[in-house]
Amino acid sequence: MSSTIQIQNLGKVFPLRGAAGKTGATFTALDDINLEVRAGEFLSIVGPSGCGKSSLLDILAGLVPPSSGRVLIDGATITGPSPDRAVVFQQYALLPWRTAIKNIEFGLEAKGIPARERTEKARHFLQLVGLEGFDNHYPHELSGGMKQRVAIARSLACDPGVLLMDEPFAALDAQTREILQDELLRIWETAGTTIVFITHGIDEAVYLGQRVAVMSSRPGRIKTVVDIPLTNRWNAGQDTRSTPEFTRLRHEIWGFLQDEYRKAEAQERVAVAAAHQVTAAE
Ligand SMILES: Nc1ncnc2c1ncn2[C@@H]1O[C@H](COP(=O)(O)OP(=O)(O)OP(=O)(O)O)[C@@H](O)[C@H]1O
Repeated sequence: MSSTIQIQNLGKVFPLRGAAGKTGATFTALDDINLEVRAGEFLSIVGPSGCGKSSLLDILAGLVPPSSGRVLIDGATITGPSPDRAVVFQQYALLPWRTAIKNIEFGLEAKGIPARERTEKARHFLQLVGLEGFDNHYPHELSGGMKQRVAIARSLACDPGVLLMDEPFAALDAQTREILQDELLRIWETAGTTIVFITHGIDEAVYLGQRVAVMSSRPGRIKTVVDIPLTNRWNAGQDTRSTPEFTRLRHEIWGFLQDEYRKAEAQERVAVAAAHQVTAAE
């Protein structure tokens, strides 16, 4: 299953509180975001720290309401979370008392799928993420990469139209990360789900995305969207990251981002100084 996403004039404003809990002021995290994601597309979103990437993903997941604008999935405005939009976070969020297979079955239980069908489905997805034979392992018996594979399998087992991923590989070592990037592309090609993938890493964004949306520093806006015409990344038997095309795309996105990194750093310095002033005044 794969769904379209339309993000229209989206904004998010948070209340701002002083050190002593004083209220009144607000803080604009996202401003006038407009973006369309095609059914079955893999879209990466990259931006400086604090630009609102996670806030945007939380809104797409329906976990947080927007302050203005709207998000439509297959033409219908979202009003809250739904099993049609699965989320994979940086932290694996597995249930420690359940085995790998039982973790994958969790969402299927909530959907009321009969036990036998559930187990068959869970086993299929365990195999899809390369963990055949690990059915009865508990999370503490799995490496970080394996846990994230289980989390991805659990998300996909419910056949979501959209898979939302918030820096899912950030906690993994570089080598495991590259292996899982290839695995994710293979899984995406098999499952055909629309994927929105948030990352800090330009290389990761370019390697995975068919397009990369670059966000500006605070307030978060879509600065530009770059097409990534790389093909056969994971099965070409070549080191895609070393090709001139990859280097060119990486450099193009870096060019868009470097000003934003500088702005984000300056904003952080101002925010820290302001917080010190508030604390001193109180
Ligand atoms: N619930 C909240 N209340 C107040 N401010 C918030 C809240 N959630 C996020 N923010 C602020 O909104 C801004 C955007 O945060 P967000 O986590 O979305 O950014 P990000 O781009 O994902 O950051 P990072 O890359 O560092 O994870 C930040 O300045 C953050 O402090």
